[in-house]
Amino acid sequence: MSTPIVSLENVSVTFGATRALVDESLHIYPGEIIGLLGHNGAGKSTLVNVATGAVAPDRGVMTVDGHNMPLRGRPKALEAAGIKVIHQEPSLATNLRVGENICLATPLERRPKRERKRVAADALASVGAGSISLKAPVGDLSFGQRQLVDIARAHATDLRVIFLDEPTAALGKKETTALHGLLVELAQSGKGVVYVSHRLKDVLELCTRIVILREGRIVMDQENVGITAAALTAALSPSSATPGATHRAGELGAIDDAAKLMVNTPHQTLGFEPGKVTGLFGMAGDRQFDLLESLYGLSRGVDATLGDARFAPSGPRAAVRAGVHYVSADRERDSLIDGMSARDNLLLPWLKQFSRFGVISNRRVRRTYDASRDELSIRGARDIDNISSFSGGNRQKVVIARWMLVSRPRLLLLAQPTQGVDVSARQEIATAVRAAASAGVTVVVASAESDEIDLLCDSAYVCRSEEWRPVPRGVRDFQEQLLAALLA
Ligand SMILES: Nc1ncnc2c1ncn2[C@@H]1O[C@H](COP(=O)(O)OP(=O)(O)OP(=O)(O)O)[C@@H](O)[C@H]1O
Repeated sequence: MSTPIVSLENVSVTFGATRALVDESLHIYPGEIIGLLGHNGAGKSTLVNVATGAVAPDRGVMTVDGHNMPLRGRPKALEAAGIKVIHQEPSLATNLRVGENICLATPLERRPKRERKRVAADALASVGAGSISLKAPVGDLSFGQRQLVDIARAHATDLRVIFLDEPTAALGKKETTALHGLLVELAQSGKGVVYVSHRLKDVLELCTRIVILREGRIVMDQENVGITAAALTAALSPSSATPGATHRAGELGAIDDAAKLMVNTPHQTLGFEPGKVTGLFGMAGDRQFDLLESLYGLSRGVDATLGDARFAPSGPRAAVRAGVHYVSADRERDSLIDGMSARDNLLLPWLKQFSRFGVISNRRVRRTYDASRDELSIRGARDIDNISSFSGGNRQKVVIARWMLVSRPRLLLLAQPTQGVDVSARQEIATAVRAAASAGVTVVVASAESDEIDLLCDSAYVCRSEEWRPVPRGVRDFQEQLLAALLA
């Protein structure tokens, strides 16, 4: 066998009392696409962070092309050696343009302008994002587009091994397929690829080797030959829930029409019933996400009624006052405050309700946090620890719990609520969504993923150019019907 490009040997990382990695080793060979799997908090990001220099391990050895790398202060040296990482949240300067971002802090910065432009345009085209303008301010791009720019940035300069931490969480089917094609090309040209994902089907289709972490330990490391989804599920956690458990119709409690939502679009009126979960399905970048934003007052011009009254919130504060809660697709950017505890992040909009005469009731706060933690299985550090010490999936659960569990809304707007969370967390979120609907909440889920709409929704509107096509959950396979309506 050839020499590994990167070797990590006997690596251990602890954070306080948490053993995030326990004496583990991983060798990455040219031409491999390694699927790195594990439940939220299993240690995947920690392993990626050690390999890319963001976390210094307590113990262990790392070599690149057989040469020892120091364990501390290495991110620049590793990037120069072609070891790149694409995080769940794109690491781009939102105030700069696309072209500037691709060249930022790379050797390209020292090249003539014309060459920078050419390399940046080629890099965008190579990740299937040639339609994004080099001049576009990154802050104006959608989450999925920013992620593609980030990948283009890694691709623009010398690349040996690329780590991708949940790269497709916010991408639609078309972009995901294009990205997978690109990763196969990279591997065929001798690069190493490490692909962190919760999507077992993607990993089985794409990866050449599968590595599973559980509680900081590698519990499976196998070539991807003859492995089934069932075997992966069992290896992930012997007690885990079955993925993609079937949809359950709601058992309705007392339903009240005050939560009924009607939205007038130029061509039709869309109706959203209390007690039901209705999907808005389309490609990434389609209008399903814009519609949610306008219902939350983030953009003007929605023509809607909620209950009996006209509904046109002037901003998020007015929307929340009207009982409208929103979980955005980019939860890290829009919702979490780094430096604050998980508990304060959970309760942020509701803190007033927990105080009497200006004094916060710690007992009630703790009880509320504990209830949310148990309902969505938020795992990791303590409630009083900084939100940044929680894993990505657990941070997402904190945002979802904030808007779904702490205070019950009238209208609940969810943008890709199960993206980036593991198989059992998907089920927990699905159960919580169903419970909200059963209590009479109107729930609207926007997604570019047909399996997410299938998991959560009773019916859906499918976005097709200017029109929305209603797709009821019928006798035929729901996902097939959604895709047929999208492509018809
Ligand atoms: N900076 C930190 N401080 C304290 N604990 C941390 C820190 N970073 C990670 N941890 C803990 O280490 C463990 C592993 O976290 P890690 O982020 O590697 O998990 P993960 O497998 O990537 O999870 P996810 O799928 O949710 O992103 C978790 O228990 C997490 O709470």
